[in-house]
Amino acid sequence: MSYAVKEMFLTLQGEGVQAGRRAVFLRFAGCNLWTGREADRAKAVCQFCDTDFVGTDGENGARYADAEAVAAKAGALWGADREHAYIVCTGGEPLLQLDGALIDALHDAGFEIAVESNGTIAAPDGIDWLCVSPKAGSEIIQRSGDELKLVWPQTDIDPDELVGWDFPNFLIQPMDCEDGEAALQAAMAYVRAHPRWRLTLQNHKMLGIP
Ligand SMILES: C[S@@+](CC[C@H](N)C(=O)[O-])C[C@H]1O[C@@H](n2cnc3c(N)ncnc32)[C@H](O)[C@@H]1O
Ligand SMILES: Nc1nc2[nH]cc(C(=O)O)c2c(=O)[nH]1
Ligand code: SF4
Ligand SMILES: [Mg+2]
Repeated sequence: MSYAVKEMFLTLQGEGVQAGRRAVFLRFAGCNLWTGREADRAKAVCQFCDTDFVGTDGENGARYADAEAVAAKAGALWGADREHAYIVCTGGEPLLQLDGALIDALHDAGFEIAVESNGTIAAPDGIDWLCVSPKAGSEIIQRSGDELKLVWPQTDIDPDELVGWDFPNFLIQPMDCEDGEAALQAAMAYVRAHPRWRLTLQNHKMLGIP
């Protein structure tokens, strides 16, 4: 199978329990909760997306012919020494494209595989670190993983219902939006009142790295 990749780059994981880790980011093109076009944002299921995932025009973006081609580019970005090699598959929605063949190819290249998903598609076997980030108004199929990362504030989603799901880590991430300061205050207030949840920040944005 071929893969539509928006961009691929080396950076540090900015969010979640693995924040601070050196990581190759593999951003797939396309999402099932928004077209990615600004004209469609107001009627999308997910309206607060901070990411351009349309097309294959980013750094190292392309339609890669097969899993081996994606893994070769990711390996070149990481470098020859694959100790602690880590790749974050994101998007867009990575589970629209990430399949067993690509998981095997990335493992063969020496990567530990992380995924950032909206949870609407069941995750394939072989993912080493699964982050699910539920969106109000979508049906969450994937209710287990390594971290649940809820962007906050969101209306029409009740965190109390999520804590019954099978995750060892429950994280609240302030929404990057017009009134980001209010979102940060709301996120902090939520965590102070609900110790099951922990605050996670988008460190890469503060650091000015991708
Ligand atoms: C761009 S999404 C791609 C992966 C997948 N589609 C998802 O939503 O989880 C990557 C992460 O960024 C989060 N995110 C998107 N827009 C955000 C925003 N405006 N503020 C904070 N986090 C945001 C998502 O919830 C998700 O955890
Ligand atoms: N540095 C960095 N960390 C991230 N963690 C999750 C991201 C994403 O867009 O999925 C992201 C991203 O875009 N950049
Ligand atoms: S589900 Fe993820 S990629 Fe899709 S629009 Fe929402 S935040 Fe963006
Ligand atoms: Mg991002």
